[in-house]
Amino acid sequence: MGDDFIVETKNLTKEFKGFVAVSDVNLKVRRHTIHALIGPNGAGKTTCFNLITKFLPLSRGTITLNGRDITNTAPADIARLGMVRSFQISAVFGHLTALENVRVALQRKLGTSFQFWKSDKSLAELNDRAEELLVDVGVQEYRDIPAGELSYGRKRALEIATTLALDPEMLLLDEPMAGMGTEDVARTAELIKRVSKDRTILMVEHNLSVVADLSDTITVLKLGKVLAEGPYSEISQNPEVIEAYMGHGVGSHA
Ligand SMILES: Nc1ncnc2c1ncn2[C@@H]1O[C@H](COP(=O)(O)OP(=O)(O)OP(=O)(O)O)[C@@H](O)[C@H]1O
Repeated sequence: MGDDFIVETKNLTKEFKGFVAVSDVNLKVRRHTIHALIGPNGAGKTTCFNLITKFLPLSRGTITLNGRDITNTAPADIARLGMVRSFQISAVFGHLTALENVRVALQRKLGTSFQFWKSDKSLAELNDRAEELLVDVGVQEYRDIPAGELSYGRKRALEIATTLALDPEMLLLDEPMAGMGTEDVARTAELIKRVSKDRTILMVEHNLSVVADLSDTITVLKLGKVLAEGPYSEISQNPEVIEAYMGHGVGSHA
């Protein structure tokens, strides 16, 4: 019954004033896998992401999440259903410490019930959970440092922690490695691998060696259409994919 797939799109299409940015994209994201969307500039990757998370309205098509039609569901409800987009929903507050940032995210998840906040025990539990999340993403030693003072890579790790605070079943990562140096890329790749356990990850990423290393499945988009799909070993040998990248490196990581 298609239970294997957490997200499915059918004929996902987006037109901007007659220009078709995403055209009849049928995407199936298998549960508990890392799935990457790649393609040359302007291929429609970000637009696809925006459609799936409902940041943009569809021109045509349908989207299901866990078999439930979310084509007309509001973005905030999508997050409540367990699909969370990182680096957008979970902004980091620069003046708050790392720990406070995660605590705010946890509070958002729990709501602001007065009964809950009255109890010191609840607050202590919240702190414990926040510390755990900092450990999970490897920034526990910076817990009392204002987030604005953290390095770029650590800020992103913290952002992932604030996203994980929402306990998502599915995470969408929009170019998680953008602007990072080699060391941060390696650390973030490890982190993504770690948090993908028992979760599903869909990511747009330009760094092909990261994509090759992390992804179970890769969908290659070109001019708004799916050009190829499969594991890296397969798509990197696909002549159409190689041509689409024309010397940009696909195939050199197989
Ligand atoms: N709001 C918009 N209005 C008009 N055209 C748009 C809009 N958003 C995107 N496009 C166009 O749709 C196409 C796909 O853009 P999109 O940003 O989804 O590509 P991408 O694969 O994410 O590219 P990149 O790798 O450069 O980020 C591009 O030609 C872009 O110019």
